[in-house]
Amino acid sequence: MIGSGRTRAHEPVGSTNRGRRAGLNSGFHWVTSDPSKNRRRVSAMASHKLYLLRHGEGAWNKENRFCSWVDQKLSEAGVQEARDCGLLLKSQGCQLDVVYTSLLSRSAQTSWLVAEAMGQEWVPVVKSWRLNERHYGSLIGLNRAEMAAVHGEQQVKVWRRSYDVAPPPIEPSHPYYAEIYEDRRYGACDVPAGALPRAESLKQVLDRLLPYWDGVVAPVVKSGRTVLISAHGNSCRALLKHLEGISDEDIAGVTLPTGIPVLLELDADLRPVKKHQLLGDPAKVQAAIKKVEDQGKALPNGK
Ligand SMILES: O=C(OP(=O)(O)O)[C@H](O)COP(=O)(O)O
Repeated sequence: MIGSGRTRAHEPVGSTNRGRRAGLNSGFHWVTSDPSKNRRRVSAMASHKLYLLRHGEGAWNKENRFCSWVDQKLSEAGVQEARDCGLLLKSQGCQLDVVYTSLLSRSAQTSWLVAEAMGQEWVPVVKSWRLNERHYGSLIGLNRAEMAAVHGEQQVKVWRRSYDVAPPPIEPSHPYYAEIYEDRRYGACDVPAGALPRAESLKQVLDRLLPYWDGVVAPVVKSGRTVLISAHGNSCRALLKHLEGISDEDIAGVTLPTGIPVLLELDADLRPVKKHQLLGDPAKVQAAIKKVEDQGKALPNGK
């Protein structure tokens, strides 16, 4: 009973301070002193499964360059990561209904390889620019370690992981400007090409992603269908921040490696019933996280 002083028996399952701050607590259920009741409540609450996936390693992930809106294919290792992800999801009995992906080849290619490895190639794949990677502005194409050597690791960390700082915008003189904005794929978006971003903070990614989540994806998840979002490190981080109510400060510490699926279990109102899980061998997952974090370290050869 709330207020009875038996606080340990009434801790909200899966709640965190972050969730409390964001008002998510109302979506969590209360643990009673009868464990069998708790088990029943947990399974009743976790009615929806959502999988988020950062595509397999791309050619520029391998070269430690900010890739962002430049269209790069998967590396050989990235192809294997995507296949392994599909096999892992299959081994867990995952049955997909819809896959959402960005307009960038590396995330679309990943979605195909995952579906193929699962034997679920028939599953519809729906694309939107709103799931594209964060627009890294003038940093696109540059090597993170070289940038850290020139501007300092702290500045690179601010560019990569702060919530509301955008890098300098891409200018028409940038070597990849024409390649991005003259591409036919961006002529058929739900905003005119001139309104597409020139640089984005993580907050701006969330701002452009939310209408798509609220209007397109969330109703499908709510209807009980299993959704995979095959997207990018920062578009997935932005959505995770929104769904879990992660604070502006704490999101800096959330790293998503390539090819590792993230499982979110949500209640009927799409509130998380427990913290997200990165699936797979924990040691492998930790090593992959460290690799992404180390990309911003200043190494003389930029590797
Ligand atoms: O293209 C990118 O992400 P992606 O590999 O998930 O598509 C970004 O360059 C990721 O860079 P970050 O990890 O420094 O935010």
